[in-house]
Amino acid sequence: MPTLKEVIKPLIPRELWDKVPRSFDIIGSRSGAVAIIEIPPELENYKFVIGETIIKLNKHVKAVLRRVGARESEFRLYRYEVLVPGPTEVIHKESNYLIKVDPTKAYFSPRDQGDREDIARQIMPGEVILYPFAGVGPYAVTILKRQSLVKLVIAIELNEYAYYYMLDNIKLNKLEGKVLPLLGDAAKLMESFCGVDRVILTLPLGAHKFLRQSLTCVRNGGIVHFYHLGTEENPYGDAENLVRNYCNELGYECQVINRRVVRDYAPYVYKVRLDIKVGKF
Ligand SMILES: C[S@@+](CC[C@H](N)C(=O)[O-])C[C@H]1O[C@@H](n2cnc3c(N)ncnc32)[C@H](O)[C@@H]1O
Repeated sequence: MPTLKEVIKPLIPRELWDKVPRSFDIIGSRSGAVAIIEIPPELENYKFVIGETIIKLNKHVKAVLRRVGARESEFRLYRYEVLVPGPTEVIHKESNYLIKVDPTKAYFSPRDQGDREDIARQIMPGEVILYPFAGVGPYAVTILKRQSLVKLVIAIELNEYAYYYMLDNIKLNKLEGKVLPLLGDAAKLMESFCGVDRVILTLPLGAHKFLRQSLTCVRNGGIVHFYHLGTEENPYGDAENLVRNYCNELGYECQVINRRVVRDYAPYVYKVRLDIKVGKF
């Protein structure tokens, strides 16, 4: 299949060719998809041509959105400019599971798939997992589709739209009884579930505010997956300092058993993950 760049070249001036984005996200499946693209200001006059070209390139794409600015608010949503109008609620197919979402209303990124699967590979039978920033529930779904012997995933979400999509995703993937979905603020709800085997803190911009509580909440020998932002020169430095400081303060023996650059977050900034084994003696 030709790339966007190849198809768009004859339609725009030569000096703008290198401004055409190399890639864009597609969320959805054969039943309908939405394409999400970042377009630089130099291509302002060609944005609708780009939108129409994406539709021609991928017959499943029914709507094209242009990302405007960075993710905003506690719900971590982008603002979008509509380039090609169409339905934005889609069912995204990944591996052996389905994720229903409207990306204009709830966070979801297909770029997190590798990280979700990496976490899922670590899960042991019988685990109870606390998942405080659950969004539409993709980590819970990925984990349970890989490790069906998990006892329970407690999934907390603040955004009502995301919460209701999570309920749909539990049904779509036949995971009833394996997820306890809760609508509300993790800051208030987390403490009711202390003693869990694992905490997954998928909020890179704010997880540090919940790190102390997570370290306290996980059982002796349990794991906290801590997401944070890091620079190109020292991706894990800030995250490791936070972990060290809290563990010292709490008197815990914390061991970072895994470090991972999950993906780019902004120019020269990465979303990183530390897997921390928490010893309480
Ligand atoms: C970066 S998204 C990750 C969502 C999901 N884990 C995923 O990977 O698709 C963070 C999510 O946390 C939710 N959130 C933010 N603050 C929260 C809070 N205090 N309590 C519960 N959920 C919160 C947001 O609405 C958003 O859906």
